[in-house]
Amino acid sequence: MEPDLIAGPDLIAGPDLIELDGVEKVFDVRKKTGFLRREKHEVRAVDGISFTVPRGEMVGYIGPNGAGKSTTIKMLTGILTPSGGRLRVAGIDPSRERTRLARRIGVVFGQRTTLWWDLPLIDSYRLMHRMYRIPDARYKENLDRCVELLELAELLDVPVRQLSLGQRMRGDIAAALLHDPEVLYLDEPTIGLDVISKAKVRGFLRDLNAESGTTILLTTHDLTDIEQLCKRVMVIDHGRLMYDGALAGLHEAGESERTLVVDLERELPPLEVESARVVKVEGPRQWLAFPAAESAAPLVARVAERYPMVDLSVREPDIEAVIAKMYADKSTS
Ligand SMILES: Nc1ncnc2c1ncn2[C@@H]1O[C@H](COP(=O)(O)OP(=O)(O)OP(=O)(O)O)[C@@H](O)[C@H]1O
Repeated sequence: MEPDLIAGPDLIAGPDLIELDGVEKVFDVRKKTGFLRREKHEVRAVDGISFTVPRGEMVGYIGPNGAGKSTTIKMLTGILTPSGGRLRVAGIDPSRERTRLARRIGVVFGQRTTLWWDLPLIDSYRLMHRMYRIPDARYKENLDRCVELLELAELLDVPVRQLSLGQRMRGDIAAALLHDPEVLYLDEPTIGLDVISKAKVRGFLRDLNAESGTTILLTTHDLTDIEQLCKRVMVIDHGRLMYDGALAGLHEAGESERTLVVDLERELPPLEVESARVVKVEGPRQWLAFPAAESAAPLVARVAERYPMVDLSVREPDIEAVIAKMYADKSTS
């Protein structure tokens, strides 16, 4: 796909905290091609990406599996060195000055914990206090705030391995914030969480960004995360930036649909409602697809007016579907 889907976001003005200019990461891998034969070939995990993130912005960084998201984040933390291009975070070249950068960034990986598995939560925080040489007063202030807002008081003496996934995630987010980072990278922070835990994590991140002005780069497969948190979203696929702009624009580019799932009092023929179409019927439950860029409220009102409805929910399109649609539309245009 040509990069013409990239609409400059320009949503919040301010000095850029993250800067990427033509960044590349190429891995040399050896593939087995015969009994004893292995051929060397290149994987271009990140293939010339350029973008900037101003201080204080919260940006979604999304894409299908293997798109290059984690590789980008690893370069932004200094774990990986780019093969080409220029990259700066808070003016620092991450791979050259990883330790200096570590004091200014926080990282949360949904699939892994940075906490000590066998230690009570509070012991991990004490270790971080010393590792990052956080001044005592600041450590206490940040810890108290995180404990209160992330509801950790009851959990501080519990070994990490005994925490539920949602509790562990809140514990990890607090750990990433004890040293007051200016930038927070979150890699799938809501993966595997139940609805209530997701809401807690999202609420906390929204407040953190609004009140402390922490710049946040968020990768996720859950479009609701983006919808509730980010004004701007970047889509990466095959190591390239495919889209950079507002979420509504992404839905338009992919012409994606959301689904209203309606539970009726009884089985009925497919409902007839303006600007939605029934895509599935199962007993008294019906699925109505409607354009993702539109609000669900008028549709819900129309259904409720005409039909005996007992419950409803709205399902977001998944990211893979939106991106697949972007490709399909592009190749047929
Ligand atoms: N260390 C490595 N050596 C070789 N190839 C790698 C390495 N790390 C990543 N890759 C390859 O680079 C590409 C991008 O991987 P990356 O993990 O960045 O994708 P991702 O967008 O984070 O995917 P996911 O959503 O599945 O986590 C993939 O093809 C992957 O197999």
